Amino acid sequence: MDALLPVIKPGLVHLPASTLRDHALLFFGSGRMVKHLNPIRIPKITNVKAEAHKQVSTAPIIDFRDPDWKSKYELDFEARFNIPHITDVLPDAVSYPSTFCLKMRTPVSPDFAEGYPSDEEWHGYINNNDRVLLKVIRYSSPTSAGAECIDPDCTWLEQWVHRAGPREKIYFKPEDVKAAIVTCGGLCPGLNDVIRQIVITLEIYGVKKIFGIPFGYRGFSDKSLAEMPLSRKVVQNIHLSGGSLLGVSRGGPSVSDIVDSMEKRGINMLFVLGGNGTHAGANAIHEECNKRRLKVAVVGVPKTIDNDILLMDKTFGFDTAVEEAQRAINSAYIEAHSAYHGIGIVKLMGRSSGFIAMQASLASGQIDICLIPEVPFNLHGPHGVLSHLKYLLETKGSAVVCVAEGAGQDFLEKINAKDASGNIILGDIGVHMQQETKKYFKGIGFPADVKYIDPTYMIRACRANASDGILCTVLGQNAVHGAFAGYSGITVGICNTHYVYFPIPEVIAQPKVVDPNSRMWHRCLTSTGQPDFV
Ligand SMILES: Nc1ncnc2c1ncn2[C@@H]1O[C@H](COP(=O)(O)OP(=O)(O)O)[C@@H](O)[C@H]1O
Ligand SMILES: O=P(O)(O)OC[C@H]1O[C@](O)(COP(=O)(O)O)[C@@H](O)[C@@H]1O
Ligand SMILES: [Mg+2]
Repeated sequence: MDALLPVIKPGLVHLPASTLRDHALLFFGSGRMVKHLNPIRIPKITNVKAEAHKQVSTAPIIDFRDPDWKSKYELDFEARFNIPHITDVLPDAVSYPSTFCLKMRTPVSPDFAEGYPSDEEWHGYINNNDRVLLKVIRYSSPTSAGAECIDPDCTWLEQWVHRAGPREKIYFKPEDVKAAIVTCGGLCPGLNDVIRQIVITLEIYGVKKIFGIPFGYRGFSDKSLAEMPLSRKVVQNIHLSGGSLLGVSRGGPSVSDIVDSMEKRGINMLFVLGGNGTHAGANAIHEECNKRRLKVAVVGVPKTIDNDILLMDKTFGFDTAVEEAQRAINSAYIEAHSAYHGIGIVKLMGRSSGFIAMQASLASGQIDICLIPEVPFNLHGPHGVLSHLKYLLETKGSAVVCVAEGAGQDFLEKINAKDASGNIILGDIGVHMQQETKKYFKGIGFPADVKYIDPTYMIRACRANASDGILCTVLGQNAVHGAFAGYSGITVGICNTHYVYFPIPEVIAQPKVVDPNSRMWHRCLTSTGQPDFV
């Protein structure tokens, strides 16, 4: 399907910002865009779902006739990725020398009358002008696999984002800080690791008042839920188990009620652990604080097992989920392989993004068919999944299918319901596939032994593996550094193996999805050997 890019005036192309930076593969056809007088079509954007989301974010205007369009684009990018600071609304906010110094773990003076002691020799701080490159591949042609091009020549554009880490100047005196941590949405391996590291780092800065808000945003309004005092002692071993020490929830009070509650409690640093929805809330809280001219730092740490947050290499918990999924896939494989004409079906999480299913299939090497929300497929018909399953039984004797929960929703009756956060409640594609598979083979009188495994909540509830443990630790530390540096309305992430701060709106403009034209999806197809089911 073609995507339409409206021309504002001849030669002036209005591109959704996210089109410029995300995973869709853009082919610009022949000739330069500036020659078109009619709306420009960019063929071959196969991810229609992703494109639909893309209309929401800000839309820079690029005039490719302008010889300076490249530098203008880069400047515009710099502005978009500027990270909000409390001095934007409170220009008189005072800074102090940082109390975070590894050679001096606790502040020596209780009242800091002479300012905070710091170690001049310690080169452990990040300069505010340090930047990390967001995109590191220089594509020579729009036809290169996975190419993300802005113009037909695929011009190299520098897209810099802010480097995360401790700053030499801080905007909060530790003794004036009341910090709160809240975890929202569904569970995700590593939540406790992040909570633990935020608490430990806050204590290193010298903060004494640290609290957990129980059960997500609900904890701000539910009078029966008391704040949970946190300290290194409380959090020391919490990373040894999954879940969240603080509890999670969906839905909850309005943003203005949350900020009222924060004001009442005297919270001036808020660490928000959650996904797209939570971050939308965090950004709204940050904006409400700005409106009320409150000196508050709101910092997010992206939590999503689905890995559906834009611009980062990955989110914490994702690696663990992929690893844990191996157990389910292997069991399905053993069952299928040991049965006469055995078929194993495994459903994995992924509401709108098939990252877990794709990576878990790739990692296992045991999957014959991987189905994700981003790639349409037919179940029935000569090119459908079911007839391929028959072929696999005939040729291999068994087959294993991995299906993401958001895949094939068109086959299911719409539930027309939403959860407390407003997320659409999906039909169960795993159960549907199990039933359809059984029905199909019975119908054609071909023996098949179908086993279905749904490990979704088991995967989500487990503790983080070692690589996620490290990621959580660094993200948690950087969240605290960002708050002390006076940034607010930001979130932390890993980008090309470096740690960065992003302005929240840029990472939640739409869910990150698997690009069906990406090398990774092609690798997955190479591994499964599956055909197109269309
Ligand atoms: N657009 C929004 N503005 C403010 N709060 C939101 C928004 N979307 C979701 N939330 C709140 O964020 C929390 C978590 O959202 P949810 O979608 O359940 O999980 P996740 O953050 O993992 O995507 C819920 O308490 C929900 O009410
Ligand atoms: O049953 P629950 O708790 O609503 O969670 C189900 C959802 O949780 C997820 O794992 C993650 O969703 P969130 O990132 O919104 O927490 C989705 O894949 C899944 O649809
Ligand atoms: Mg979500």
